[in-house]
Amino acid sequence: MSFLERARAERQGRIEALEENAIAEPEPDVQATSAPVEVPGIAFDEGFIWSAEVLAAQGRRPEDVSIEEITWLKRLRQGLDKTRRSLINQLRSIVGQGPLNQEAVLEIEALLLQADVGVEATDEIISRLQNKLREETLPPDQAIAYLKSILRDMLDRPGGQAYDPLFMPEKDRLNIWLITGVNGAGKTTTIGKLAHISQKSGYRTLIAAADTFRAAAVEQVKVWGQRSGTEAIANPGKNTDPAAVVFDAIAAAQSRNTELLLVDTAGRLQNKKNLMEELSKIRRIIDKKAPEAHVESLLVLDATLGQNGLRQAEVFSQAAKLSGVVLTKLDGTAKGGVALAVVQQLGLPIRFIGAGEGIEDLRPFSSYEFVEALISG
Ligand SMILES: Nc1nc2c(ncn2[C@@H]2O[C@H](COP(=O)(O)OP(=O)(O)OP(=O)(O)O)[C@@H](O)[C@H]2O)c(=O)[nH]1
Repeated sequence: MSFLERARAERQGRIEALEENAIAEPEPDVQATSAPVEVPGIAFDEGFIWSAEVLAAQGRRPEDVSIEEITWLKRLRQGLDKTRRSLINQLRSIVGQGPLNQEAVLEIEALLLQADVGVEATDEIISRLQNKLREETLPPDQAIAYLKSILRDMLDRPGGQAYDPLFMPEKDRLNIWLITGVNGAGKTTTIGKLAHISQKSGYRTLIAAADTFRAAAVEQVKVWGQRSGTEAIANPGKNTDPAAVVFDAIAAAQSRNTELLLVDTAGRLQNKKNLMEELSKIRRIIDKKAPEAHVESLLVLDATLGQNGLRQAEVFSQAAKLSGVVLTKLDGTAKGGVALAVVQQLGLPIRFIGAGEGIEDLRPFSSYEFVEALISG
């Protein structure tokens, strides 16, 4: 019985086979009952089934799917619960009524704006929907499916350009990921989670603790590094120049054949000018000291801030030559639609999303999974 079939069987209270390596065979009398089977650590609930279906729809083979992935998708779906609940039912009733009239357009517009999709992205969604519904009348399910395809397309083409959705460090080469964002956005946590993913994936990993502005930041990133056995290079002196820390960390990375160097940076300086100067300097050091490296500059954005977070992005965009975004705190916000605004307004791909404070709560971004979590009823 396949993974997906098992999940479906559970829906009817009949698990006939259980997950290899995590689960023992159930007792015969348990199989005979219609009560849900309890498996330590795994809840075969509605979220589980949904997650299994989403993975299967992407062509994932059941034997290659891990429990971590299922758990993550459940968490993502739960996280987007608030956004989804306010969107889905109302969207269904509006979109299912055939060619959109002006009144319906205004209603959809309001819903999308409420989910922090942003004006520009909302305009685009509405006009694409209108064009389609002008040509043909779609039943609600097809209209929702079409809406999903619009959202996926927008997320997959930041600034109207297709990009490579696979995002990982190149093997046997130094990759430097500069992590920027305002304080509290989740930079340190994200670095800890990225170090964990990187180590698990077999990359030699190092952290540069270059947020020297805030006293506790260096200690904090070191502690996160320890959780995955990743060393953090820091300068012991007070009031250290962060560019000097980056310089030392690059030297260490080069001598150790490090494959991924994660650079933590300060998010708040006395003023915007200082922040920009510091980030520009760090960026210059990286480009000069490690011309052989593959550099990515990722902005960490707190999804709970919605549109306000985007305004902050402009500062970082100029100074750090941003190439992508990590969207954090998607658990428990009603502003999950901000992902579309990020891609549309900043023209940057979302590379990772965070939905929790634990070390496993960060995953590479998948537009398919995100849209399903956002809009599936
Ligand atoms: N719920 C939730 N909380 C998160 C997530 N990511 C980070 N946080 C929390 O957000 C808070 C700030 O995270 P940090 O990683 O310290 O943020 P920072 O940007 O490094 O900020 P500073 O440490 O002040 O420089 C912490 O309490 C984290 O646990 C997430 O995806 N979900």
